[in-house]
Amino acid sequence: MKVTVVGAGNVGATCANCIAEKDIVNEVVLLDIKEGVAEGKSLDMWQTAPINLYDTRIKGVTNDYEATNNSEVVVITSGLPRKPGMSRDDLIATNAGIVKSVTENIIKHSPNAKIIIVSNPLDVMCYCAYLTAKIDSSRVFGMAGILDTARYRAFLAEALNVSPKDIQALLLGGHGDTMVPLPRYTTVSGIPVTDLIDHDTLNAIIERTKVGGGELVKLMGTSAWYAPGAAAAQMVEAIVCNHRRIFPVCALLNGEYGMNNIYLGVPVVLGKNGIEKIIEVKLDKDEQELLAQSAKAVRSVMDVLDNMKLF
Ligand SMILES: NC(=O)C1=CN([C@@H]2O[C@H](COP(=O)(O)OP(=O)(O)OC[C@H]3O[C@@H](n4cnc5c(N)ncnc54)[C@H](O)[C@@H]3O)[C@@H](O)[C@H]2O)C=CC1
Ligand SMILES: O=C([O-])CC(=O)C(=O)O
Repeated sequence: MKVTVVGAGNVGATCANCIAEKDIVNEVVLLDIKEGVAEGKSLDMWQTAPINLYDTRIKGVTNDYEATNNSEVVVITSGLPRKPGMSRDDLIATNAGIVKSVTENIIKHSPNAKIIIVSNPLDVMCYCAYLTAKIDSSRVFGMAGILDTARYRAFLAEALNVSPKDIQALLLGGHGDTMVPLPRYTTVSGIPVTDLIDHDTLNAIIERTKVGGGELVKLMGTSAWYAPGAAAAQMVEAIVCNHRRIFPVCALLNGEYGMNNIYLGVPVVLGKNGIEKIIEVKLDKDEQELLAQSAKAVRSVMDVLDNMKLF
């Protein structure tokens, strides 16, 4: 089984490395437009195989889509990351064209692939790939919720001084500062988090989570890659192993949560066919309002895509 990762930058290379280390597929193809970069990084990764003990072959290529033929899953990370002072939405002018052309090539060479988008602005880049690929939306979706909940869970683990493994959480909405963490659906080994932490501390963690990407951009001058790469690799694993894991994933809504024709983060069952099912959780009035605000923010970026007249 073959998986392709497009973009051999920070996120793409990390993702390819995480997939290889899981030892769940025969081959990972890493593709970039920069001559030699994917080849070099792949060779370096492959030389960790005798140390980290895996068999997955990693092949780096420069814009050679033949090498990606018949991939089961393709992760698209190509595109600019933001710099301090930018919002993710500022990336649309460059990244929409990149995501469109990459998706065209991918679908030509792997017509049955499941496509995971990582490039920002995430929700609208998913929509852009969906319009390009012209395949069922169960096969075009985006990575953000696993990352955003991982940040939330990591902050909670620190505050509670417990293992991050025991924190379960759910988050809805767009991958922007309007994302909607759901304390009502956050538990620590089954115990409601609200029983374990005071209101102000929990609120501060929620606010920090919402701008978690920006915190890292400020620190590093570019955006994060370890957790994003690991999160995308976890989605690949759920698909290729048909685990049917329930993850927050950026999915096309058609009626779910009362919304239509918009990509937003929602819990889904992820398995061999991609999105096997979208799960609708019950929301109270406040949560519904927050989700509506998040959708409004995503729609305004969809309007920008529309005005670019790429479709
Ligand atoms: N969804 C999420 O939660 C996250 C999304 N991101 C997004 O992921 C994207 C990648 O971030 P980084 O890896 O940090 O950036 P990076 O700059 O390190 O890597 C991007 C790579 O894409 C390549 N590329 C550009 N155009 C291409 C094309 N047409 N075909 C193939 N490769 C091409 C570049 O040569 C570069 O190597 C950004 O848009 C960033 O905002 C980053 C972190 C989390
Ligand atoms: O913040 C960014 O630009 C990259 C990203 O989406 C994240 O790390 O959440």
